[in-house]
Amino acid sequence: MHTVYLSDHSNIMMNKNMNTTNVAYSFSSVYYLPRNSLSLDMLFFVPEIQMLELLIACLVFITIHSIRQKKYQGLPNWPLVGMLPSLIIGVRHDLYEWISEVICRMNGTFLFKGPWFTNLNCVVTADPRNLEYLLKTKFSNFPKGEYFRNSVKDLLGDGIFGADDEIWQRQRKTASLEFHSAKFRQLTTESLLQLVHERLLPVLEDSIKQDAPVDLQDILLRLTFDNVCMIAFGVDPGCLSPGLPDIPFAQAFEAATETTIARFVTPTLVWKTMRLLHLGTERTLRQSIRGVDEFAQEVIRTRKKEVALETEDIKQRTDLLTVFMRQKDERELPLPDKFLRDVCVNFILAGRDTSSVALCWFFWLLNKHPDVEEKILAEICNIVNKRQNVSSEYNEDDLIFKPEEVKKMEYLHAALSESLRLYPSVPVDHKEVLEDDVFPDGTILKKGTKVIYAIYTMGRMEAIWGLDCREYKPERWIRDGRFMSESAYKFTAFNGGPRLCLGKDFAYYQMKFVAASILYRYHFTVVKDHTVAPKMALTMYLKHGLKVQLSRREKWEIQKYMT
Ligand code: HEM
Repeated sequence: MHTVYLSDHSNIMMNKNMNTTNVAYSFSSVYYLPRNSLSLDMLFFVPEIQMLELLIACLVFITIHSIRQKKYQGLPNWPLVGMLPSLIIGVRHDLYEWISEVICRMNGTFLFKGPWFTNLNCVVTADPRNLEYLLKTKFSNFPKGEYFRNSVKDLLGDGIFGADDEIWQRQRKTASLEFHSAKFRQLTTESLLQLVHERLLPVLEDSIKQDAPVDLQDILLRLTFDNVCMIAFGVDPGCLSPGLPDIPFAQAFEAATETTIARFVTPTLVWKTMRLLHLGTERTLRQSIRGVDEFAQEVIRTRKKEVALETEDIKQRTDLLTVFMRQKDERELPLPDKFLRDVCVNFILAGRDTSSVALCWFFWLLNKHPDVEEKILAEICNIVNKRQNVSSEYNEDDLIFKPEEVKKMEYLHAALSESLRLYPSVPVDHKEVLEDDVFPDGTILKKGTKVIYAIYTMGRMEAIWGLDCREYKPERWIRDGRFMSESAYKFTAFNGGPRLCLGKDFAYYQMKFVAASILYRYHFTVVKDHTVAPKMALTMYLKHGLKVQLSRREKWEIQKYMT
C-alpha cells in the first residue's frame, strides 16, 4: 500500500475519492498526528476532520484571546460562559482571597463577565475613591436596586435593608432618632448586661466544670440573636440558655436567610419557577418564612393589646416594635402589622450575626497574638483599678463593667477595629447603577450594572494600608495613646455615607463588653488542629465554628496589673 502525504486542504478534497492509498497529513494544524496514522478509511470522514481542524483553530484562538483578556480584564473571558470557570476555581479555593488577588492585580477595579444566560455581570471594586463616590457623593445614583429587592422581598418585605428612596428614608429617620436616644441606650446596655452575666458567663463556666471545649461561634451567635430580638421585638427568645436549646423562631430565621441568599446564585427565572412550583430551596424558604411570621404575628398581637391598655410597663418600653407602633402613616393611621413585622425582621437580620462573627475572628487573632491579649488585659485592669472600691471588687467573679469604663477601653477598640479590617463581618456588598455614570478611576458604568464593593479586599491592599497590610497590628489605630478612626471609604466594615450602619456604636459597645467580660475571667485556647476558614455567605462566619478550651484566669494575673 502506498502512502501519500498531503499538504493542504485542496489535496484532501482532491483525494477524497481515492480508495487504494493511505493518506497522511503534513499541514500545520494537524502536525501532531503521527504520520501514517490516518488510513484511507478516514477520508470518508474528511468533513469531520475539517471540523476538527476548525475546532482546534477556534480553541487556539479563544485561548490566546482569553489570555490577552486576562491581561487587560483581570480574568480570561470565555465565549458563552464568560469568566465563570475562574469564579468556580476561586469558590473552590477561597473566594475572598481570589477576588483580592484579581483586584490587586487590576489596581482596584475589574469587570466580571458572567455566562450569557445569567445576571452575574458586575463591576467589582475596592478603590476608596470609587467607594466614596458610590456611598456618598452620588449616593442617589447607586440604590440597592430592583434585583436585590426582588430577591429579598419575601423575607424582608419593605424593611430598611432592601428599601430605597422614601421607604428607606422614613425608616432610617425613625430608627436613627431611636438609636441615639438615651432610653434606647439604656435598653441596649441593660439587655446586654443581663445576657452576659446571667447566661453567657454561666454557660462558659459550665464548660470549664465539664472540662469540655465549646464552639465559641455558636455561643456568641446565640447571644447576639437574643440581644437583637430584645432590641427589635422587646422579647428574649432564649437561644443562649443552659443546654443550648433549639429555638424554632431562630431556626426558621436561619433557614429563611440561607435560602434567600441561595437566590443570588440562582438565575432569576429558575428560582421564580421553583417558587411557583413550590420546589427545593423555595419550598424551604416558604416554610421558614411561615415560622418567622408566626412568631412575629404573635408578638405584634400581644404588644398591641398592651399598648391599648396603656400599662406602666408599655410606657417604659423602647424596643423598635413599640416605637414604630406609636408612629402613624401619612393618613394618620397606625402602621400596618405587615410593615411592623418587616421593620423588626430587618433589624434582626442587620444586628443578628455581625458582632458575634466579628468577635470570633477577634478571639482567633488574639490566640495567635498573645502580646495583644496582654495589652488588652492591662488596659482593662488599669480601668478597673481606678474604681474607688477596687480592692474588694476585683476579686469578685461578678465584676460588671460600667458603660463609661467600656468607653475608655481604647486599645480594645483598636484591636477590634483591626480585626474587622482583616475580617469584616460583611465581606462584600452590592449596589446597582440607576443612570449611566463614570467612577473616579475611569470605569464606565452603564445603567443597570451591578457594583460589588469588596470590603475584605480593601483590608488587604498595600495601596491603602501599606506593606504590612496583612499583619494584625492594633497599634495602626492608635495615635498618642488614643484610638483614631479611619475614613469610612478606607475602612468600610460598617458601610459609609447615608447608609452607614445604624448599629455601629452599639456593636462596638456590645463587642467590647463581651470581650472584656470574657478576657478578664478566662484564658482561652483554640483547640489544636481546629481548622479555621471563612464560610462563603453574606456574613463571614467561620466555616467550622471556633472550638476553644477555656480555663480560669489566675488571680495573680489580674493582680499584677492592679498595682
Ligand atoms: C460588628 C458589627 C456590625 C457590622 C460589621 C455591621 C456592618 C453593617 C454594614 C456593612 C451595613 C450595610 C449593609 C448594606 O446596606 O448592605 C450595615 C447596615 C445596617 N446595620 Fe450594621 N453592622 C454591625 C452591627 C449592627 C448591629 C448590632 C445593628 C443593630 C442592632 C446593626 C444595624 C444595621 C442597620 C439597621 C443597617 C441598615 C442601615 C441602612 O440601610 O440605612 N448593625 N451594617
